[in-house]
Amino acid sequence: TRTSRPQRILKAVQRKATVGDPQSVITAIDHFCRHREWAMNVGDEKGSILDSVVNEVSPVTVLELGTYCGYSTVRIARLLPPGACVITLEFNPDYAAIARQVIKWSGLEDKVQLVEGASGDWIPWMKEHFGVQAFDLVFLDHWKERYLPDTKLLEECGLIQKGTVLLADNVICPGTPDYLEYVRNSPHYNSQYYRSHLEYTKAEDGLEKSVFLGY
Ligand SMILES: Cn1cnc(CNC(=O)c2cc(-c3ccc(F)cc3)cc(O)c2O)c1
Ligand SMILES: [Mg+2]
Repeated sequence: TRTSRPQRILKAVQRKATVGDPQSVITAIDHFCRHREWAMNVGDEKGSILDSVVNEVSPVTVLELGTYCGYSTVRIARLLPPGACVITLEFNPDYAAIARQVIKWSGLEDKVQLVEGASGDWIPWMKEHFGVQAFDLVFLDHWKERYLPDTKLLEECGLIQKGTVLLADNVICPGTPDYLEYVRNSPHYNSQYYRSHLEYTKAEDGLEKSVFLGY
């Protein structure tokens, strides 16, 4: 097919959503992915759980690992008060290009810093480059085998401090067994599983919320 799936998702947003209205962007993507083509957005069911965690944490600085088309970036940014922001890392330049346009359509570009590159390369530079002390919330939704190494890297870089909340997507499907084992067995995290379903399907999936307790 000539266009890519992310390009078709952007087209659905441009056709169905209202500029400056983040909820209409979310609704347009969910409708397209439920009725036209499945895509790996966190989706509406797990997205509601994400919303509740964002509202509970009321974060000032959020790190999102894995932007894809910007669906969860918009979900998070729409709930942030003035002065708060989400830094979102995306490795794939084609995804990043689409996400920028989706985020712009939602009118939330002032609350979002989209960074193109590998999480492992960028995390060590977060403090220096973005003036970040520590993250209040980290949403992990990138390559599943990077969840654990990047969590350890965030710890080593002092970007996770007492009270930081990690929220991980896909802990069942595709699954992140080594990450789950780590946060559930570590005395430094208080972990809980939010059972849900793989976006737009009946398959089981869920989010793992882990609060860092300090050293
Ligand atoms: C290529 N790539 C760039 N970023 C990523 C990171 N995301 C995922 O891999 C991802 C995958 C799935 C999924 C795929 C196939 C399937 F059968 C079931 C689930 C769902 C998600 O919510 C995800 O976040 C992958
Ligand atoms: Mg996911």
